[in-house]
Amino acid sequence: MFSLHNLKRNMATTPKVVLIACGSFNPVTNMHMRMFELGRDALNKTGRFHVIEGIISPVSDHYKKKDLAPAKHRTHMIKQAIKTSDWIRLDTWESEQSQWLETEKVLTHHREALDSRYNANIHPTPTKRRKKTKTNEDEVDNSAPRIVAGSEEPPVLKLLCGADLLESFGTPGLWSDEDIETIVGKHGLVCITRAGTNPQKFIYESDMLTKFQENILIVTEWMTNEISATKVRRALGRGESVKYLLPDPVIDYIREQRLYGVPDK
Ligand SMILES: Nc1ncnc2c1ncn2[C@@H]1O[C@H](COP(=O)(O)OP(=O)(O)OP(=O)(O)O)[C@@H](O)[C@H]1O
Ligand SMILES: NC(=O)c1ccc[n+]([C@@H]2O[C@H](COP(=O)(O)O)[C@@H](O)[C@H]2O)c1
Ligand SMILES: [Zn+2]
Repeated sequence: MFSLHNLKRNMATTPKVVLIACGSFNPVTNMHMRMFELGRDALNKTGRFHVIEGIISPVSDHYKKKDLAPAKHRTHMIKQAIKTSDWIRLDTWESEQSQWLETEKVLTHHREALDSRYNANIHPTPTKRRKKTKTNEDEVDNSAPRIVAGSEEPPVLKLLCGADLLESFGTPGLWSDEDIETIVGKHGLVCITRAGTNPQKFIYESDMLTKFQENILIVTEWMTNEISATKVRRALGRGESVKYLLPDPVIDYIREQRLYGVPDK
């Protein structure tokens, strides 16, 4: 029977999940934001997970993709887009790196960041020594950090992506097998269907993905729309309206900064 008590107890024991989406976000679209809502609903509905946070991690300028706007603009637009969300945040670590990083490395960084945030890292490094007392500021405590009684397990980190990104695992030379194994085997994947893709078939045809199938959640977007950043850029360059495809403040910023070849009025 439903009770608030049981609900609270279940939420306390159900593994928590942080969803991270890596991509160009050039620019961020409503569909990028919607992907998070779809992923969270689907995971929560399994009853096996409880999503607590979403992270948008834009790729750095070193990705060198055609027409990639500078990271400072892409991150600014993401900040505008997440203003109306109370659970998705921008993380600029990836975009600030001095070289392009494989997605596996980005996930590993965030895995470690989560572990230390949740106090699971019990070996303090000498450079991060903690103050022992408030009165003696210079005295440090090198013992293992205090584990709060009843402290929780760190959340699981899962890569959130569209099915085109999953299918790009099959592009020769683009992803290493080791990275795919770590992403899917160690972390996990939440994949949103996209027009022209067939993620179930793609998984079926891959021995590796089939082996880790339990770690992959395919989420069907029934209200299909094919918002694509490439098509948005094209429309902008042609002076066409992109209203209702991107958040209004993102459109304002694009026009202000004359990004993506927006013609003068
Ligand atoms: N319409 C969509 N449906 C499902 N997933 C999407 C959609 N648009 C983007 N995504 C997903 O969002 C993530 C980031 O995508 P990305 O920044 O490449 O957007 P994009 O619209 O595909 O842009 P581009 O056309 O520049 O490649 C990827 O995992 C991608 O699959
Ligand atoms: N080997 C890899 O880790 C690998 C290869 C290709 C793309 N990616 C990532 O996938 C995302 C793809 O974005 P785009 O669809 O905009 O190219 C980016 O975040 C990019 O860094 C990772
Ligand atoms: Zn893309």
